[in-house]
Amino acid sequence: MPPVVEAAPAKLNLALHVTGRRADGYHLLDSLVAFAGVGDVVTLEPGPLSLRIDGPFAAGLSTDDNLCLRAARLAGADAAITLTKTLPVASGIGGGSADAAAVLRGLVQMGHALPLQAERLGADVPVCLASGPARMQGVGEVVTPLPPLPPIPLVLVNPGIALSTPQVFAAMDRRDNPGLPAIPRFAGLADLTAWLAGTRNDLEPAALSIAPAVGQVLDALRTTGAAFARMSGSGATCFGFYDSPDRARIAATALKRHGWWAVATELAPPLAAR
Ligand SMILES: C[C@@](CO)(OP(=O)(O)O)[C@H](O)COP(=O)(O)OP(=O)(O)OC[C@H]1O[C@@H](n2ccc(N)nc2=O)[C@H](O)[C@@H]1O
Ligand SMILES: Nc1ncnc2c1ncn2[C@@H]1O[C@H](COP(=O)(O)OP(=O)(O)O)[C@@H](O)[C@H]1O
Repeated sequence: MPPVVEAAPAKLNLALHVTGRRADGYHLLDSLVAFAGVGDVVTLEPGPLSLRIDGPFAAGLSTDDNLCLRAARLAGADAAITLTKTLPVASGIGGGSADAAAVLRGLVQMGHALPLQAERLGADVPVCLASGPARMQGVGEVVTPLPPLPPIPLVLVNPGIALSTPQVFAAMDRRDNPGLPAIPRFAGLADLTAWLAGTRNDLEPAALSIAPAVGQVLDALRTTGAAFARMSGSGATCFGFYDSPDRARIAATALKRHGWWAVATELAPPLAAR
């Protein structure tokens, strides 16, 4: 059987409203989620359960306690897994959840059943399973697919600071914010940007209080001509939208001069449509 190769695209919370908190401490979310044209890659081959990690962000990631292995164990499946880690770790773009979801999709291709309760692996795993535009609610388990988004050029930037998701949630002032306005069908950059202007990432002020460098990243994105810039998830990765792929590429080159991880890409169609 040839290796099964699965993309694990970066998740972007284009808008992220925190609307409450459950008795168990998990937060209620209302988020417009999209995926980017960059991500990690997971390769599965038949064999006993094992994990090898390569790629630019492999260092520091455990090959014992890894979401890829937890995903395979939850599915009750064996496979020799290779993870090519292209996305920065603990950075608000769902790296670990995207990897876990890619392992589950790969195992389905190898004939295994998708486990019930995939959300036990992480709140972002349900939305990463489909890896297409969606409204994410509840604590992450309520996923409503949305029509494809336009292929808007964008840049992802991370200042090299790993932010702990629980620490960012704990630093929030208000947890009872209103939900998202109705989500229309978007035709292009102008109407998506206009809609986003009426939304927030409620975790951004909390992340800024822990890592002021997030503010420098957002300022730098705007200085390079981003039509819209915001932090994704619990940070510290931020995204900026540009009106052409060339502008996005030029901006990414300039942002790298700060010593930051920066990559030019675009909003991607759902995995199934690629
Ligand atoms: C904040 C979000 C937004 O999409 O993204 P990231 O910043 O992680 O990318 C996600 O909700 C994160 O999802 P994920 O990273 O899978 O979280 P989990 O491992 O399930 O949870 C890590 C910790 O975050 C907190 N947490 C997570 C989800 C949620 N709805 N409420 C929470 O309070 C809890 O303290 C939990 O122990
Ligand atoms: N395959 C994986 N990729 C990234 N992080 C992982 C993975 N498996 C376990 N982790 C752990 O999960 C934590 C959250 O990482 P990640 O999912 O990248 O964060 P975020 O969702 O904020 O982008 C990290 O501290 C890391 O040690």
